[in-house]
Amino acid sequence: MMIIAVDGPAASGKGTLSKRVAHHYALAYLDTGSLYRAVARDTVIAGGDPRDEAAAVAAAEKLDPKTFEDPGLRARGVGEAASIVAAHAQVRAALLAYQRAFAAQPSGAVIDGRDIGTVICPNATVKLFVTATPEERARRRYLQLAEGSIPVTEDEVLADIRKRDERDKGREAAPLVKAEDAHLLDTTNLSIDAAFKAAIDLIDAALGRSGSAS
Ligand SMILES: Nc1ncnc2c1ncn2[C@@H]1O[C@H](COP(=O)(O)OP(=O)(O)OP(=O)(O)O)[C@@H](O)[C@H]1O
Ligand SMILES: Nc1ccn([C@@H]2O[C@H](COP(=O)(O)O)[C@@H](O)[C@H]2O)c(=O)n1
Repeated sequence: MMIIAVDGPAASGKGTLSKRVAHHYALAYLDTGSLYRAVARDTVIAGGDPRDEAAAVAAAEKLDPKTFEDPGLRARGVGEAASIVAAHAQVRAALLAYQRAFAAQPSGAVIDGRDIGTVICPNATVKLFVTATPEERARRRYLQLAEGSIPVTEDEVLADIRKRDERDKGREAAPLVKAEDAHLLDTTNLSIDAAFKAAIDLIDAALGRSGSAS
């Protein structure tokens, strides 16, 4: 069973890349950021504060996977609230079984997030750590938000990204860090197609196959 673990900071392009990689190898795909975003959304809907671990754990224990595609999860403030609930160790513990079960499906899987190569799937077949400079990530996220007519400046997006990077890297529970055996993929100067080709080359090399990106 093939498991590809993809980690990296916000707006590095790991979701875009992971979906294409999953399609290329006919693997199932899970964006684990959606789980933390959904916990943040449900905590607030229930009248709780994302900083309150008990309130966030209550939401995590009732999570409904059918809501992971909710477009509201992509709203600007939800990423910030998600990184607050994600810092609670008990929230992470409540989401562990779902992610491990997804990874264990017989068809294999591509899973992206922050701790996939380090905590969720330490024995993944191949691990990628996808990154780009904060400025390039802010530019990409700004364009994405502008497309959805969300009124925000690029400087505000950069400030959001820096704050989230700091929280995700600095927390005690499963901080964002490259697994020692992950392949680093810096997409700062790569188009989406070039990043996909670089990923397939890395994965095929790790699998002992010759390149097959198209
Ligand atoms: N290599 C690239 N070059 C230019 N734009 C890119 C590249 N990769 C992704 N993008 C664009 O950047 C935006 C963010 O990409 P994506 O959502 O895949 O990032 P992400 O790392 O999954 O973000 P998040 O952590 O918030 O889930 C999207 O609009 C996507 O189309
Ligand atoms: N495995 C993961 C995935 C996500 N998080 C936290 O959720 C926030 C939102 O994630 P996106 O990928 O949708 O940007 C993120 O900032 C992390 O705090 C996580 O901790 N672990």
